[in-house]
Amino acid sequence: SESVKRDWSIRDFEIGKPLGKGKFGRVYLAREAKSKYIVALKVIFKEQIEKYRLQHQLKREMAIQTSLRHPHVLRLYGWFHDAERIFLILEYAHGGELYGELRRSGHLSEKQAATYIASLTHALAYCHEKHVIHRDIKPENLLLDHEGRLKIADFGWSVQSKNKRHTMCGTLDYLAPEMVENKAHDYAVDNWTLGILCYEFLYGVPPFEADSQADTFRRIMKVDLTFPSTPHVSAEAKVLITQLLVKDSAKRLSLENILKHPWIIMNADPNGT
Ligand SMILES: Clc1cnc2c(Nc3ccc(N4CCOCC4)cc3)nc(-c3cccnc3)cn12
Repeated sequence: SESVKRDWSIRDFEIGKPLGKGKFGRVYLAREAKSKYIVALKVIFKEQIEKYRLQHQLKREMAIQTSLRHPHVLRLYGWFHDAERIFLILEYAHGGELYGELRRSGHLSEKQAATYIASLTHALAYCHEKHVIHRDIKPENLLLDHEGRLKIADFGWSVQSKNKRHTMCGTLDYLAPEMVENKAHDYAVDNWTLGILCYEFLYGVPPFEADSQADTFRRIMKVDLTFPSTPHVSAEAKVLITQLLVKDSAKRLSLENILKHPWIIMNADPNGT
């Protein structure tokens, strides 16, 4: 069938509206001309990739995302290139960016937040068993499908982790202490980030936000975690966040135990919507 076709080209697609722009190019709504199948086409400029010497990282992102098959991981169907651009043929997420929903509503309900955290945990458990650490889970990289189910996108910073990693990446807010200290790190960085996201879903801002990167850095290293009195958040949610935002990566709650946590059991919608 078409979907296993190898040699795609721009002529196979009708390009629609721009959906947004990333660091190295734009994402467009597009339709495969013959099947009328709707996709998102991510256009990346080769000169940008060469300028920042990210060829190997892009190849790694593409190899990783092509190999992953999970309901909460955005599919990369294939790719092609021309003289100056690389095109990624991606699953279209009809609901757009989760970030948009978070900004519109200010903060999410405990049920919605727990449902997204459970979906993310399932997706990360799948990635970790495939030896993939995402390392850059943040609201901008989270999309929603037509049923409001979460999809992790943008594996730009993920790595096939055979051993510990040392490379810096991402904005500070979501980085675990061992990453901001540029120390060796492993899978548990994604567990830390789940704690950051759970806090941000419930309060509307990340826990260590500060006016300067230096202050954010200090707050992360101190694990300077405080819970505002509004909006009201249940004690169970605070317990889960506190069990994830632990400086010693070996002491963070495991993905398996997140899914068994009382707050998740009580609040997450089993079919992820
Ligand atoms: Cl990859 C990928 C797959 N699908 C998407 C997507 N989908 C999408 C759907 C719907 C709406 N709208 C729904 C009605 O209200 C207005 C927005 C936006 C994006 N957006 C982005 C994106 C969005 C913003 C910035 N950088 C990328 C990337 N995507």
